[in-house]
Amino acid sequence: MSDDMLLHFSSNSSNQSDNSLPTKMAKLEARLVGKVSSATGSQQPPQTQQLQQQQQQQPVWSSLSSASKFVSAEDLSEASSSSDSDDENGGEFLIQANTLKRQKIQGDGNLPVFEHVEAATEGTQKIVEPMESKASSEGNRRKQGRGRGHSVSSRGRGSRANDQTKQTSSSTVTPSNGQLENSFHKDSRPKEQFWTDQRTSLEEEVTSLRAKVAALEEDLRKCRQEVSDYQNLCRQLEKELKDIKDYDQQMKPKRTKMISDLLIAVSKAERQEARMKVRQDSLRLGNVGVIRAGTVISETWEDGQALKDLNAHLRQLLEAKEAVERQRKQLKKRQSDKGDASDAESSAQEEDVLIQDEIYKSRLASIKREEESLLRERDRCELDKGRLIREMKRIRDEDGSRFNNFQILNNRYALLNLLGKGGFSEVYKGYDLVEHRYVACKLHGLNAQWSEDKKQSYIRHAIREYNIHKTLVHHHIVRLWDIFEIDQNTFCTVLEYCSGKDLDAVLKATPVLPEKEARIIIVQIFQGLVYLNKRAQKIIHYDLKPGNVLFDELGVAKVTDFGLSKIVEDDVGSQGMELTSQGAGTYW
Ligand SMILES: Nc1ncnc2c1ncn2[C@@H]1O[C@H](COP(=O)(O)OP(=O)(O)OP(=O)(O)O)[C@@H](O)[C@H]1O
Repeated sequence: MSDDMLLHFSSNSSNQSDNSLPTKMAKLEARLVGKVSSATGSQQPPQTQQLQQQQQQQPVWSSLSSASKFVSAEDLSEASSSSDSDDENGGEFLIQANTLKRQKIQGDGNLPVFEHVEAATEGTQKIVEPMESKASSEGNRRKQGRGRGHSVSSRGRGSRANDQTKQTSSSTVTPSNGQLENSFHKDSRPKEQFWTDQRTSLEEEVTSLRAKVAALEEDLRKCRQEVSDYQNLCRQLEKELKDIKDYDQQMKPKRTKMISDLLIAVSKAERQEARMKVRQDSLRLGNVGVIRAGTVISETWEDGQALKDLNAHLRQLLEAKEAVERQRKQLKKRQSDKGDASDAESSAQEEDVLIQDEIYKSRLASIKREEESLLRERDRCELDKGRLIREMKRIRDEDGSRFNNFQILNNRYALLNLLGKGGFSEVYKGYDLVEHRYVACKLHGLNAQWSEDKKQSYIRHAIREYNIHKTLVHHHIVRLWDIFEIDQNTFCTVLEYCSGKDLDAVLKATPVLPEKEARIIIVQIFQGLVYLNKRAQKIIHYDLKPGNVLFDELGVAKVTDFGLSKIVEDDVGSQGMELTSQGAGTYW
């Protein structure tokens, strides 16, 4: 054993604090001797065996060292786990080698493991030099080289590879010194090659990583650029939005003015059209005339030309009918007067009478048909006359109203045309300039002549109506949107606008409503009433009548006018409520 080798051993031994090391060494040597002798046979002299024993110890170390060198270089952390697996499978022989390796790593700290390996390799070279000429072991060396290379390269792959390494290591015990030396020479070249390859691949990897980093940096730069572009765009859009909002704010009064001007223009046109239609219809259907009787001037209705003509035509038909009836009577009388005539004469006369009678009958039937048609026409005219009278009243009320000059109430509601006038209120069609929808503005006017008590009572009623009505949200109940004061004697409630007629007008226009239509109207009203009675605070309407059922543009029926309604108190019990309020409901 060379000095280096001894030194190496001693250094290894000194690193070990384990006192049982000499015993282990002895065991190891004994094992090696056993293995070598079994491999080389028992013919060799004990000296040669000893020499071989000494020489064979070195390759095992160097082999293990080279393995540990590779493992250390590859991954130091993995070395400990590899050693563990060696411990499990390799017994004491391998434990020794790995313990050394581990201690070397721990003891040397940053000191490269290669030094240890090189020292071991040098020692081996010195030992194996005289044995070099053994040509017969060439094949084995190759195998060894491959085996080692394999075990080295697969070291990092797991414990199975370690097992292989151990097997290879065990097999390397048997070859001669020349084989070992050659194997080391052979080993060092692939290692260099390996390291060169490793380095090249690492360099390539570094280069590719650098390229990736550069690409990522470029991406980042682009992203930053994009972010800043977007931020700029955002700022620009925010500015634009602000400008638009400012402009919108600036334009709002102008826009409101423009909308209300347009609405006023349309309403004015509608007013004109309504008045023109009234004039035309009144020519046809009639007008209100003034009759002076002494000092008393009273208003009376004068039928229009169409009604006059119809009535005249009906009178004519009546006269014609009477004339025919008279002729018929005379015919029958003549026939009874000529009762003593001969048979032949009498039969001819009878036949004439019968024919004449048939003519009269047929004339009467045609008069009746004509009369019926004229009567239907007159009914239609009467309906139109009723509408005309209502429209005339509305126009008169509109003309007499102090709200007929297209005011904008509460800076929001543009008053348009009068829809109708109730007992104490005027209802105007309006336009909500904020929500942009048509509404009905009900203007409650307190009579200036009323006593203070009466005014207060009226206001209480109106406020109660508002408080009840504002909580009602149902498809068949007219919505109440708003309430506000106009002046000391007037306030306004803003209601959902119903563009259709009220049920009263419908029933007047169609005296015999088809059952199907009547049923669907009733169903809708009942749905509204059921809603009023299913709430926590039940409500009695108290003024349900056709005039308080309105239709929207789609024909949906809605209950309105909660001015007389009452909330059913909880403590009423089964007795019901007494109708105490004076004038509750509508008299008729
Ligand atoms: N929400 C509405 N939408 C459309 N028209 C309405 C609306 N509310 C009321 N009207 C119309 O306005 C007119 C007057 O209604 P208002 O409720 O003031 O009077 P009324 O019910 O006839 O009388 P009173 O309230 O004294 O019983 C009616 O012809 C009605 O058709």
